[in-house]
Amino acid sequence: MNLTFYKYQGTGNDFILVDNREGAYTGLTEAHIKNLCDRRFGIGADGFMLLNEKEGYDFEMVYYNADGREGSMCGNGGRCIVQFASDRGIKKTTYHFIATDGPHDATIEDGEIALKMKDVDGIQAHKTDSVLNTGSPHYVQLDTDVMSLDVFKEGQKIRYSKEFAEKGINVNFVQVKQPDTLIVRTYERGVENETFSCGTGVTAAALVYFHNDNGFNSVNIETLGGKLNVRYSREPNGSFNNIWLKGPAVKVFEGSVSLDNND
Ligand SMILES: N[C@@H](CCC[C@H](N)C(=O)O)C(=O)O
Repeated sequence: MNLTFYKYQGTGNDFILVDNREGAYTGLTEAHIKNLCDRRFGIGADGFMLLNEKEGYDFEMVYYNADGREGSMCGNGGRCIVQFASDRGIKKTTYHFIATDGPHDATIEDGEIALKMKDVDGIQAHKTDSVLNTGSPHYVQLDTDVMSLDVFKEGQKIRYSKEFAEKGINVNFVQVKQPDTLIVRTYERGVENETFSCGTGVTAAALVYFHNDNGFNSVNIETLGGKLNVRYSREPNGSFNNIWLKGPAVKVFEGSVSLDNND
């Protein structure tokens, strides 16, 4: 059997996308997806997504990490699948789709994708660091010079620490570059390595490290793969809503691959 795929990237976080509206690829296994994401033996990607038909929504996003297992929400993946939906002929002013963490809205503005993230109840303190869920679980640590950090080594230490080893966590290292600009590097669970960018991770970093007390916030984020913006409102009770992640989502190439040697 052949799989028709489309490769996209959002600030260097790269994904294999498949149009599964007719259900042809519903039977893919964990081994198939892991092999397709392998950078030496497959197409190569940080994650894999199915675009499914779903009643009441423009589509359903099903996200898998590069290890072949179904993941939690992926912010850059969400932005890429909206661009993919548009490229596949699903044209909307506002997209309304369902993902593992619930419904999302998205718009295409000035060639970039703005994706509404789920509301966040609050931030838990963890020693001097922070833990929160922006659709995926994130650990956020402040550093003075993130570019000189060994993100693989330091991220892995936290991700496999006693407290987080079982369920896993994504680990973000954050530097405040300017009052409204952060630099973020992320070790991703399920990829088990640093990725060039993580959408739910930069969202977590923005909520933790930038608060404008007039309620509305807009934070610029620099990642290894490019620039993102996060805007949101913070409520007096410490919760966050109206969270929007915005940035580029670009098609890289498309192709067809045999699954016969891949299971
Ligand atoms: N790259 C993602 C995060 C993907 C989810 C994650 N690795 C997990 O399942 O924990 C993003 O852009 O948010």
